[in-house]
Amino acid sequence: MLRSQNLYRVLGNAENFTTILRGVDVTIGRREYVSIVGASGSGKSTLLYLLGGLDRPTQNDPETQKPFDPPSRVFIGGEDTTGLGETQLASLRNEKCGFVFQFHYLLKEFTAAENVALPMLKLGKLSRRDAIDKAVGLLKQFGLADKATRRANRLSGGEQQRVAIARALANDPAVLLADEPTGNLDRKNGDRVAEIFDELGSKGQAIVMVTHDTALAKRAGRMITMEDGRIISDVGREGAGTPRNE
Ligand SMILES: Nc1ncnc2c1ncn2[C@@H]1O[C@H](COP(=O)(O)OP(=O)(O)OP(=O)(O)O)[C@@H](O)[C@H]1O
Repeated sequence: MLRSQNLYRVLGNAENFTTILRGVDVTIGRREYVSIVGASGSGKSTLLYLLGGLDRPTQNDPETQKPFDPPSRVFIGGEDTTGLGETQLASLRNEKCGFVFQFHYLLKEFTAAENVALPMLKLGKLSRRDAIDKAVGLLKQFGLADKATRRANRLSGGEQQRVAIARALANDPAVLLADEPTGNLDRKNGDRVAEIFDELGSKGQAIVMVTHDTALAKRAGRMITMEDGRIISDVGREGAGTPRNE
């Protein structure tokens, strides 16, 4: 579903640069629940954003000014994102990926259902009424049926994060990408979010989740550990040793 090839992310210029990712090769299968752990600054979020098309790989080695060999690339749903323009990349991303961040970024003046319906309306495949109906269904799934018409700024932090998860799932993404989804929640609300991820994972929703929480990370079927811009361990990979399903 997602794949990186010799993935590099370098910040700065030829004289003064910082290498954040150093040739990461990773494939995420279409039904895998994967967690990414590692020390702060090891490159976890950068990898997540690149895999989800929110950022772009660095093409040239800053030392030689020549392309990395093999080329530094990301494939989303089998499609090479290298040559895509911003609009094309955004539409591929909107179609295939749903994002959950540590902070929910809901529109606070909108209701829970409106927040969840927005990505559907943006994609333009559903009428407003159908989008709201689908949004209410998603909210129900996460125990928020009675909160659908409440404004986002009148929900608790845990409820807001569950609305954000519903929003991320609004367009039935092939993969859900989450960056510290429980990072801003207390234990009880964090557990609730973890249970939602477990349930989604067990239904075959592909998930890639960055977390500092080892207990949460261990709930995923596969755990990737990063250090200094590289993957240093990858445990529980689907079909290890056999050709993988992208
Ligand atoms: N836009 C940026 N400008 C400068 N440095 C950056 C930028 N983005 C990331 N970095 C640096 O790159 C390194 C990797 O960042 P990244 O956020 O991917 O790490 P992380 O493993 O997710 O860390 P954390 O667990 O603290 O969120 C860090 O040292 C960070 O300071």
